[in-house]
Amino acid sequence: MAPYQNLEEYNINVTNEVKDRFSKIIDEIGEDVNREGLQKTPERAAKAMLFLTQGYRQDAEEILKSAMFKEDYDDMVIIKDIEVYSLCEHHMLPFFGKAHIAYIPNGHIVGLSKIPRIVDVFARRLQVQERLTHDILECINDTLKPQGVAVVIEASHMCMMMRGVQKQNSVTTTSGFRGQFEKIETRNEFLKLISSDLS
Ligand SMILES: Nc1nc2c(ncn2[C@@H]2O[C@H](COP(=O)(O)OP(=O)(O)OP(=O)(O)O)[C@@H](O)[C@H]2O)c(=O)[nH]1
Ligand SMILES: [Zn+2]
Repeated sequence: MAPYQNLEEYNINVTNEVKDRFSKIIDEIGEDVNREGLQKTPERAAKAMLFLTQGYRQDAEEILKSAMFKEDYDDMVIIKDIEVYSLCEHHMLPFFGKAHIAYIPNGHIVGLSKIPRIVDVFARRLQVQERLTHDILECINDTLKPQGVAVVIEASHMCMMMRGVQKQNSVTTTSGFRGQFEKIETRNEFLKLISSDLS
């Protein structure tokens, strides 16, 4: 990729390059890129693709560090049902679902919104669900250095629904556990809490 002076220049140049390639794809699949409905499509698709992959240009560690607060609370903190939208790296089709994340503080808590924010940073890249799960897990573990961290993701993959094996109802679950969550009782408490509906 060419070196750019600043983010604005980068965005304009990359959007134009991706736009030209989408234009070529539309032409290659036998469509008329000049017909009214498609005229602005390459640009729209380029902007959408850059949005969906903006995680490459974001720093998850910085996001967590920007809101870490000293606090003695040392019980489990769970943020569940975080919407996840990502692109599978094999077909560049969406996979989507929910993430459930917990940590046990070790002197510091983190601003709650920062957890879904880092989920988005890693999800907005070309991913496999397993790596997405571990990226989130390791980032929280290395940055917050909690007593333990747990990540569970449940997702449906469009590449298995719209094409390929064409299974509409299968859900893939991935999980990762570090520190205290490697102990079966702590892990079970977390799994019980994310499957309960307290409302
Ligand atoms: N482990 C894992 N596999 C994934 C994920 N997303 C998509 N895949 C799989 O990646 C595999 C790619 O397999 P290939 O045989 O190279 O591709 P393909 O011919 O398009 O495979 P089919 O989808 O079976 O038609 C498929 O089995 C997909 O279901 C993911 O997040 N994790
Ligand atoms: Zn896929």
